[in-house]
Amino acid sequence: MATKRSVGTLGEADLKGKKVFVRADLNVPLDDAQKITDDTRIRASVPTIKFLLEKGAKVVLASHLGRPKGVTPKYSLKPLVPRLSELLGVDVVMANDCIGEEVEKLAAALPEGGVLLLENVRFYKEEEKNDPEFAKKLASVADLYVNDAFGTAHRAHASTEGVTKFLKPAVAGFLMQKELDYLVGAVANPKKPFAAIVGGSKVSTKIGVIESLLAKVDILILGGGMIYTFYKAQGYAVGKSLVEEDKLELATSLIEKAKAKGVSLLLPTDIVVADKFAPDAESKIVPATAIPDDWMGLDVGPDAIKTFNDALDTTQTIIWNGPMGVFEFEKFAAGTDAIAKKLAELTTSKGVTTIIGGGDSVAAVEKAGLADKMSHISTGGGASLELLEGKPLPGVLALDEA
Ligand SMILES: Nc1ncnc2c1ncn2[C@@H]1O[C@H](COP(=O)(O)OP(=O)(O)O)[C@@H](O)[C@H]1O
Ligand SMILES: O=C(OP(=O)(O)O)[C@H](O)COP(=O)(O)O
Repeated sequence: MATKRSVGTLGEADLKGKKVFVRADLNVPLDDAQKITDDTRIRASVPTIKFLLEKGAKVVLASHLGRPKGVTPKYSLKPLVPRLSELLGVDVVMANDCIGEEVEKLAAALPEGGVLLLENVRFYKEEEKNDPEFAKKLASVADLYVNDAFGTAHRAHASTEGVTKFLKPAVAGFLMQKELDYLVGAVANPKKPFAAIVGGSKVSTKIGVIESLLAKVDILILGGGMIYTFYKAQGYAVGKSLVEEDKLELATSLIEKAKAKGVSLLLPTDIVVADKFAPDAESKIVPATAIPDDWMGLDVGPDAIKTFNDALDTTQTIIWNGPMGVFEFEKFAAGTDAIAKKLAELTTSKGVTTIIGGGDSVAAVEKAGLADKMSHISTGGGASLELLEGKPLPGVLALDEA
């Protein structure tokens, strides 16, 4: 399997005075005031950058933030500069763009031990298109490449894949290496029974993963925005809940496949619905079969939590990606909090292996103060699921072989 091969690592590269293009995943959650609500991904990127600085390298740091369509101030990386500077102990210089003359000048002026943070690479559509000309421009300001963006390793984008055609060596950072070491190990040999919990809002990314998960897991728990596509496929009314209309057939076939494979597929039996998508929305608990028109499901209900907890009690390995509800709003955080508590309890009291992946899932666990109780906190949600599926990760494949 492609993800199992070993990639070149940082220790092997000659770094003094070199300009190193570091692709990190600094896609952290920000609130409406542009304040960072969870800095896990920034902290996780620090060891690689610090190592490079200590070796006398000049770091050109790149990341995406969110899913902007073109230049969108809300998705600027600027709010990250103070925290990054504080954690690294250097004044991080911020560019207004990720390519072009200003970037070239700032990169040329970088001292040894200096860091230049580029603006959001997704402000250019060429990033996600993996456009070779764009990748070449990104690469032009550096001498070698380090990919530490495990959370984005499942995307074949210009800054994760294309750029490796123009920068050699192209090696993995410490975070990338750590994630691969842990997750490949856990996936190759999971202790059974093995459960996956999948929620969140990136339905189209994750629904495809479910099919392969059915071949690996004994129990599959679904929550978050994922479930309404399944309900609708079964003929239930879903009101104004999140639904992927073009995935209804897939949802039906997944329910059938789970049955055929003897996988216990658990969908919530009750839902917390809201009259609007807001923290102060009216809310009530309804059976999953009775979501009223004009209401939307924003969390799983208490019966569902009980069923999920009972099922999780029987497991030895659990991978969780995607919150059970809109946990950012206190009223709809109970399902996510309950799962976080259950996993922490199973890890500490029963030695169950628990792996939490994804920016928002990790933020929820951090918010609950339970991150250090889990076996592994992964900075990648989609990436860890695709790794679990056995899919090659383009961002890893593109790196030099060890
Ligand atoms: N029922 C729901 N309807 C809409 N959004 C939801 C629902 N449940 C969870 N979410 C949202 O899903 C987001 C996280 O989704 P996702 O990005 O897929 O997870 P992760 O970052 O952990 O991989 C959160 O911001 C949460 O508010
Ligand atoms: O947050 C991320 O993924 P995740 O929500 O699956 O953990 C990564 O930064 C990748 O972002 P993307 O799913 O917009 O490519």
